[in-house]
Formats: sequence, structure tokens, C-alpha cells
Amino acid sequence: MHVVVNAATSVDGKLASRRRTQLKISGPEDFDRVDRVRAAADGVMVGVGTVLADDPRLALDVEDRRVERLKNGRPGNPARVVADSTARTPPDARILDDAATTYLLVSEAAPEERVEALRERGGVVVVAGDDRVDLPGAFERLESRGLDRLMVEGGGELIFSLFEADLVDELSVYVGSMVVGGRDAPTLADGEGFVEAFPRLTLEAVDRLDDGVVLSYTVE
Ligand SMILES: NC(=O)c1ccc[n+]([C@@H]2O[C@H](COP(=O)([O-])OP(=O)(O)OC[C@H]3O[C@@H](n4cnc5c(N)ncnc54)[C@H](O)[C@@H]3O)[C@@H](O)[C@H]2O)c1
Ligand SMILES: Nc1nc(=O)c(N)c(NC[C@H](O)[C@H](O)[C@H](O)COP(=O)(O)O)[nH]1
Repeated sequence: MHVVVNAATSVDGKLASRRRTQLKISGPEDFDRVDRVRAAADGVMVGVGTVLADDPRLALDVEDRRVERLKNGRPGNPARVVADSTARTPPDARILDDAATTYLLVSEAAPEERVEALRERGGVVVVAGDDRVDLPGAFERLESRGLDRLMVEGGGELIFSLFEADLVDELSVYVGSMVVGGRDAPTLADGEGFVEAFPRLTLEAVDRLDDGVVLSYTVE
């Protein structure tokens, strides 16, 4: 599976403030770019921390003719994917609406009644891993269901795990011209952090959009 990570940060590398509520870092030009990256993907993924903080829908505006064109003849919206070890996605989350198929990646530790509630809302549950989602195993299962290109929008815990498991092929970061600060504010890559063998990236492009810059990398 080809994995493209896309996120927006402040100049100090934060994805959100310490309150973890959604922070508009991108401007209209970058959100248009995000729509294009989504439209080119078979699936769009977030961690459950992002579902709980932002209640995202992760769908394209299919009424928008411009977005329709961008889909390159692909039918409908890309699938949605949530890494959710213990099935904490609220059954009324917007990500479970009928705009697209939603895969919930859970572990064996997910309580059966919560898993069942998500199935009742139409979610497709994939069990991989003992107490945390085994990302390589889960991605193999998604691939067998036709997801070849996956866009990941965050948050920082999930992005770190993907780098740790060597699953990231491309990274693009929109750096907005703002300072957020806060030692507890989520950053692009949280988790435990690396102390050696840091992933190395190749800078492929630098583009100015709105009042910020998009940095596009491939992963070595
Ligand atoms: N600016 C942006 O581009 C952007 C994008 C996404 C999210 N955000 C922000 O990020 C914050 C949420 O990020 P976060 O880091 O708290 O949560 P996250 O979205 O990275 O989700 C982390 C959760 O995913 C689950 N998970 C399951 N398997 C996992 C695995 N193998 N590795 C890691 N996690 C796994 C765990 O329950 C974990 O707690 C929110 O404040 C949101 O607003 C910002
Ligand atoms: N590119 C980008 N710029 C931002 O300034 C920002 N806050 C996010 N945040 C990503 C996060 O995953 C959001 O929750 C979804 O971008 C919301 O997605 P919807 O509009 O609900 O589909 N992403």
C-alpha cells in the first residue's frame, strides 16, 4: 500500500493547541490542495484521537463540480479509515455517515458491545493486533479490499506509529504562519519519539500557498 501523510502545522510544529480542539491552520488554497490529495486516494485515515477532537467527516464535497472532476472517474468518496484500538469512536460520529465506507481498525482488546454498536452504524470492523492496532497487518487487510493508496491526515500519535513501522511513502506538511506553543500541544509526530535511526526524508517540493508553505517529501 502506498501511504501519503498530509497535515498542517504551526511554525513550531503543532497540529493543534493544548486544548486539542480543531485549529484552522490551512487557508482556502491549502484546503483545496487537501481535497485533491483526498480525491486521489482510495482511503483517508485518522486516529481515533482526531475523531474525538474534531469529529471529521473526511468526505469530498461531491456537489462541487470542481471536486467531481478531480476524482478522475473514481466513483464516490474515498473510504474512511480510523485506527481505534478499543473502539472509542462514538456511534454518532460524522465519520460513520453514509458518504463512504468506513473501516474501523480495532484490536482484540476492543469491547464487543462497542464493536457491535459501530457495526450497527454500518462501520466495517477490521480486527488486527492484541491491545493496539497492528498497522502493517491491518493495512494488508485493507489492501485485500482494494485500498492501494491511503492518505493519512493525523494526528500525531498515529503519524509517529506509521513512521515507526516504516509505512510512510510520502509526507506533505503545510506550515501556517502562526505560533501555537505549549509543551502538551500535539505535534506532527508524537508517540515515544525516536532516539536513534531517525527517519530521513528527501525534500521534493516547496510551494507557497495562502500565507504559508507546503513542504513535500518522500521517505528514504
Ligand atoms: N493540523 C492537522 O493537520 C491535524 C490533523 C489531524 C489531527 N489534528 C489534531 O491532532 C489531535 C489528535 O491527535 P492525537 O495524536 O491525539 O490522536 P490520533 O488522531 O493520532 O489518534 C491516536 C489514537 O489512535 C489509536 N491508535 C490505534 N492504533 C494505533 C497505533 N498503532 N499507533 C498510534 N495510535 C493508534 C489510539 O487509540 C491512539 O490514542 C487533535 O487535536 C486534532 O485536532 C490536527
Ligand atoms: N490540512 C489541514 N489543515 C488544518 O488546518 C487542519 N486543522 C487539519 N485538520 C485535519 C483533521 O483531520 C480535520 O479533522 C479534518 O481535516 C476535517 O475534515 P472534514 O472537513 O471534517 O472532512 N488539516
